Amino acid sequence: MEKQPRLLASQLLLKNSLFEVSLNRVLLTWKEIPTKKKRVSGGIHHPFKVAGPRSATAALAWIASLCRVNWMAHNLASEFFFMSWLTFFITSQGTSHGVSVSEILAVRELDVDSGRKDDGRWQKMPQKSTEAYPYAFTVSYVERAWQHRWRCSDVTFHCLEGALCQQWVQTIREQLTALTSRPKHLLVYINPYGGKQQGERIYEQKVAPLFTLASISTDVIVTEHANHARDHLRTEAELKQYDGVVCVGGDGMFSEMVHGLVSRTQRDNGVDQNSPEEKLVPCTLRIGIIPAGSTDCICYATVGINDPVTSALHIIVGDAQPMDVCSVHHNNTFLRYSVSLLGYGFYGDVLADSERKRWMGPARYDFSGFKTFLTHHYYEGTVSFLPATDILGTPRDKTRCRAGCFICQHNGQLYSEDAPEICETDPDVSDSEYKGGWRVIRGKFLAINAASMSCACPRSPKGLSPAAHLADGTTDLILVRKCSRFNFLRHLLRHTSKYDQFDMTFVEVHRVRRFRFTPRYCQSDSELDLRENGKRLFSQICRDHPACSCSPAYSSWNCDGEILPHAAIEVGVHCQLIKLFARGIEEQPVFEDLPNPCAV
Ligand SMILES: Nc1ncnc2c1ncn2[C@@H]1O[C@H](COP(=O)(O)OP(=O)(O)OP(=O)(O)O)[C@@H](O)[C@H]1O
Ligand SMILES: CCCCCCCCCCCCC/C=C/[C@@H](O)[C@H](CO)NC(=O)CCCCC
Ligand SMILES: [Ca+2]
Repeated sequence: MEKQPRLLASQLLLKNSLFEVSLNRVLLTWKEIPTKKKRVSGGIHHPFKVAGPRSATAALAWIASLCRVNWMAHNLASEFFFMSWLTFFITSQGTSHGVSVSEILAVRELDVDSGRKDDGRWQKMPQKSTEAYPYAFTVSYVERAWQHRWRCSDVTFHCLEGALCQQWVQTIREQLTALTSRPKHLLVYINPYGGKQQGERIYEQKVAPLFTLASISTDVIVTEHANHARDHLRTEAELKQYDGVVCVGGDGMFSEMVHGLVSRTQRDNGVDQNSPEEKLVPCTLRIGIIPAGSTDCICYATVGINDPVTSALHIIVGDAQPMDVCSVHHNNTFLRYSVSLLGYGFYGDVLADSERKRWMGPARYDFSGFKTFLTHHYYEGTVSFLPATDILGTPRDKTRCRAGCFICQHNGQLYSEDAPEICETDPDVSDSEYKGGWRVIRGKFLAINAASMSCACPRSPKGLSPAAHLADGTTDLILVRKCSRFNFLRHLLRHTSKYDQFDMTFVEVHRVRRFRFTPRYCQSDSELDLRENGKRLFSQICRDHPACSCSPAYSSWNCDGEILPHAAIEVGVHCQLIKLFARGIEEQPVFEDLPNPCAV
């Protein structure tokens, strides 16, 4: 490989040791220059970082957390694995450190005489360095912490001469300016009532200081009512002046951003959203999410954790993650967009019940989940779907959608080339048929779920469909047929363990491009409007169920946490319609892949 041109290389002082520091087009590296009288602070030569105010504590805390997890595991095999990995990690690391230029957040000169940084923050200066190396600059950069968290770390280099110090600062600033994907001006919407109602505090204390550090200017709107952000984006916002829009809230706030931005883009391009077959125009502005909601599943599945600082740093470095969006129609009328879960039956009923208990905060989902599980309602209807047979990947794959996902790239390419659909033949299922490439399945279902992405969240770290992809142009249609309460519980619990929730006789999963659902008791002429006429048709059902352990005729659709007004819907996936300030979940070293001995 061709060697990168060296832009700068100097011997600079760092924590009272001399380091060879160099910067090229992609990397800032620093490596300790061995001396006879090498100073090892506190007797511990910790391998995780050579400098920075929080490094030693962070390293110790990290080891402690590993030990705690290890202790909890009670598993000799994994313990041995942990310890060998830890030993390897400790012994294999030297004192050199590298930071990708794309993950440098800011650089600033340090006023050594006054001990004050030029951003007004105070810092204790080591006596030796101020005397011998009187000029200094601080580089802030992304450091990876536990479980996909990112943190802002600082390293301060001291120089002999002021000119050299300025040269370093200027060169790094030039490098950062050349990174065109980074946002400079953002429009931020804060929902003060999402999740635990901490949105404003989270933004002011954790996010705004990072945006200031990275010289990002913002216009901030604290929403005053539901759909405030959606309507502002759709009609009023002067989007040309922004490099992205950011929401502080949960999945509901993110959904508002998607609706505002997608509708605005279609309107500006003369696309009719009411036509289910219409190809939608992708949005150019990226969306950032600072998690402050109850489920935060979009954040969790695109970043790997629902952590405000991590999300802010992904925005600052200008990450871009494309995402599929499903459009939901009823009788050629547009209803809503969905990016995560479209759920009828169990998840629809959980949501409908939990909406009446918003005052409980995030705990409402646990309460309503338990209650809905006990009611054990099933629903009859017909599901028709167009299988995605021309693509890479299946819902039963062991591979996961991760940063730089090849399957998303490959299938996204296929979609943009408008590849013809290839249909399967010869179904071997008694209650299903094929019609022009569409498969039709009739039955009694406890749940019908369409997961356009994994839907991983703190409640279910692997998600509803662990192998689903963020940007492959498909959704995973999961059909859970009527079964005993015990079996349904086993299925639900498998969402929280390593076991396969699809490996059960009453569950099937299909990767699809489009699907339709018609409830059995659907009135074809005047389709029942659930919002206006929320009554369930118990009487009709009772005629079919003489024993009368009644299920209502209709459930509702949970569309990313919003209830849809119709039960009969048609859904189409729009490949990579939006982009997020994220990069997908990054692969982590070893310990994430260890078997979890606590799994059910
Ligand atoms: N100022 C406001 N007052 C009342 N409701 C609002 C306001 N701003 C936004 N909303 C609505 O609040 C709903 C819930 O918000 P949000 O998604 O932020 O939190 P959540 O529901 O607790 O989290 P999650 O969606 O992750 O479960 C959204 O659907 C949004 O439309
Ligand atoms: C009895 C034991 C039960 C254990 C079951 C665990 C299964 C958890 C799966 C969680 C799936 C979350 C899917 C995400 C959906 C979001 O678009 C939506 C908006 O935030 N959240 C909900 O509807 C909130 C839905 C919350 C459901 C619990
Ligand atoms: Ca998808």
